[in-house]
Amino acid sequence: MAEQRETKGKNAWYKAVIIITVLGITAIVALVTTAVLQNKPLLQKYKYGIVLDAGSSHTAVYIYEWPAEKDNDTGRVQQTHSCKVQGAGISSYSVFPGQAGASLKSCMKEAESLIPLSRHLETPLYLGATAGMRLLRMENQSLSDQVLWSVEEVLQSSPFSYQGARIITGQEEGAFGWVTVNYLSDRLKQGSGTTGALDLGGASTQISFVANQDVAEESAENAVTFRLYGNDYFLYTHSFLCYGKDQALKLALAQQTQSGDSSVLDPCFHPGYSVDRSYFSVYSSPCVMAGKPLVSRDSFTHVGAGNASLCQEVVRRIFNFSSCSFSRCSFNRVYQPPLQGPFGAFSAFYFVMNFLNLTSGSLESSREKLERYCSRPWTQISGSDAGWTLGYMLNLTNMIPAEAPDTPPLPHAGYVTLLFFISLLLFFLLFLCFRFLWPHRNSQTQMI
Ligand SMILES: Nc1nc2c(ncn2[C@@H]2O[C@H](COP(=O)(O)OP(=O)(O)OP(=O)(O)O)[C@@H](O)[C@H]2O)c(=O)[nH]1
Ligand SMILES: [Ca+2]
Repeated sequence: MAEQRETKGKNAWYKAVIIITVLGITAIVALVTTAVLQNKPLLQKYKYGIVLDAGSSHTAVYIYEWPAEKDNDTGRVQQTHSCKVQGAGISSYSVFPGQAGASLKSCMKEAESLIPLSRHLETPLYLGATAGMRLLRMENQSLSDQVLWSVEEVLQSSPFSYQGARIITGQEEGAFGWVTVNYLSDRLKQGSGTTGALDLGGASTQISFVANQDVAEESAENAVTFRLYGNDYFLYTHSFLCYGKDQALKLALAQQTQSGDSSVLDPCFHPGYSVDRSYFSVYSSPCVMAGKPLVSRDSFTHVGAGNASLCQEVVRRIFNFSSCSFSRCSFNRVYQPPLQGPFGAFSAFYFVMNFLNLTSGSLESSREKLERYCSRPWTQISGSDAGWTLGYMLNLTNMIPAEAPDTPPLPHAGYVTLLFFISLLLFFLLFLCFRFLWPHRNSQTQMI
């Protein structure tokens, strides 16, 4: 009888333990599931921005996206697509300014198809024109206005939120290139060392780096200040108009054709290269100050000699190092403080070095490879994207806050992990309770 009572009591206790354990586990699972679901980011929605980089050599359309709920916060802006506009830069449409806008249509259609319809109306659209248009404006303001009106007409007729088309200043181009490079390498939020930016375009080149504050005292036009994520940055920036790759080539060619000979042996072109060029193609550029040589001929034969060191000398001659009215200069009487930190080089610096497989290795080994490459005959040469646009858009959309945003003490994953381990600990404690209370309870039952 006593044995039967004892067995009944034990069974009841087993059932109670099982029910409590199941309930406990269910509660913990429910707790963790609720925490995960509650804190799980909802289905990600994105916002978009479009920037057209109307460069001297070509126009590119860049589409950027960022998580919709993270505007002006920590949301990372990413380039999702780029479209290269067919043909040359918009400044080349000076003869038929009305056609400049038409050239953008196919890339704009592509943007329409890539950005969700529901976001079209709110997507900001900017166009920034650089050195090619600066040169056209210097030559003929009316033609440059007509080109801008033409692109404006097409952009206004797009479904996006058109914010304007303008010729940005060299200072903006340099400074926003710096913002882009440092944003992409995540150096702004960390507030650690930054990297300088070197941009070799077709008609201008930019250099920007953090310098100390006396830049503003010595040459205010080269000084830019930013407050980003709570850090102040004092930048030196300069844009050298006419020192982009294409215009620099014209400067070098103008220098070599001053004698008026019927052919020019150019060390900067491969041996075997031979092309007839018109003087107009070289001397019509506003960058070329020297007049066309006094000869009756309209053209000359451009012949390659393929000699890297002689080419260096030719190129050196387009830079004027002779005088400086500041404490120090780079070239052409332009102030430049001492260089600081590492540099990120993009645009043609990258295109050329990448084409030559020289993006890794020392400067010395690159020099050797360049010398070998330049001396190769023309017949053996076979044919082969960071810029200012992201920084420009980040600035215009206020995407980088001046102050660092407040962040929750724990990231989402950390929060869930913590919750999980606390639950596990609770479960373990519960287990210990049963493990040690059970024999005690059992003996009590036996005594009854
Ligand atoms: N090899 C190579 N060269 C390129 C490429 N894209 C552009 N270039 C050339 O590199 C030079 C600089 O190009 P970009 O940086 O696009 O110049 P841009 O923006 O048109 O000119 P700017 O208005 O002066 O900034 C020009 O001579 C271009 O013809 C490319 O993908 N590969
Ligand atoms: Ca450019």
